[in-house]
Amino acid sequence: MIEINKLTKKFGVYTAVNIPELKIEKGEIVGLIGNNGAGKTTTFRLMLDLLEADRGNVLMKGKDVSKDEEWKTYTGSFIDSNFLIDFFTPDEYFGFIGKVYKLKNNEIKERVAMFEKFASGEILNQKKYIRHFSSGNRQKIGIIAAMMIHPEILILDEPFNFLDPSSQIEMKHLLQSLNAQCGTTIILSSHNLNYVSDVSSRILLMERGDIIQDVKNNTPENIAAIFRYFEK
Ligand SMILES: Nc1ncnc2c1ncn2[C@@H]1O[C@H](COP(=O)(O)OP(=O)(O)OP(=O)(O)O)[C@@H](O)[C@H]1O
Repeated sequence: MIEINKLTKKFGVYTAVNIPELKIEKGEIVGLIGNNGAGKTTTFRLMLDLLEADRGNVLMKGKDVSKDEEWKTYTGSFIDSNFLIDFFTPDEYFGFIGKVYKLKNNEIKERVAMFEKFASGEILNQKKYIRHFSSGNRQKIGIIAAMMIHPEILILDEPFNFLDPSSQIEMKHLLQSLNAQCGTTIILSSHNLNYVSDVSSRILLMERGDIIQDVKNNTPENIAAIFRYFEK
């Protein structure tokens, strides 16, 4: 589904990302972890053609994201609040996104309604502009917009950040059900190792731009090794 080849991105002399090869299969839930500055967000920005690579490329369904537009039709993403449109109310924003992805009005309503618990009474049917929402709720608005299109690929940068514990648990359930119902390939970054290990089928550990561990989340030993890395 996603293939990375010889991808490098430098800022000055500092190499922020250096991934010789990576393949992500359809339906995987990949947790990207690593300490501050490890290169997670830069990797996502390269995957979404928000940054130009110095070398190498990212392919989605075999096509280079920097040369072909098709990936945009089936990829949902939320990196930061720059993705939002501040002069809309959340409902106007979801309506706008739904139209871009050619959803009918009733489909938009039905899909947004699935996020009622996650929105905890603070986002839907509010006559308030996105710019006036708290960081946590802005993040939720971006995540709902990315997920409501039922993307084939979903990329979320630190989706558990800013969320209260109930919303973090609901976030986990939403990711699992999108993956189960739509077969969505999900890549998310997080500093919360417990949520990452709960939700991911595979974990990638980054350090100074390199992926230094790539493990299947199918044995307690694999997860224990990841936790040990952060204890040092
Ligand atoms: N636009 C930029 N200009 C210069 N350096 C940058 C830029 N963007 C990122 N970097 C540097 O690249 C490195 C990787 O940053 P990145 O944001 O990808 O890390 P991260 O793993 O997402 O970190 P965090 O967990 O703190 O969000 C860091 O050293 C960062 O300072």
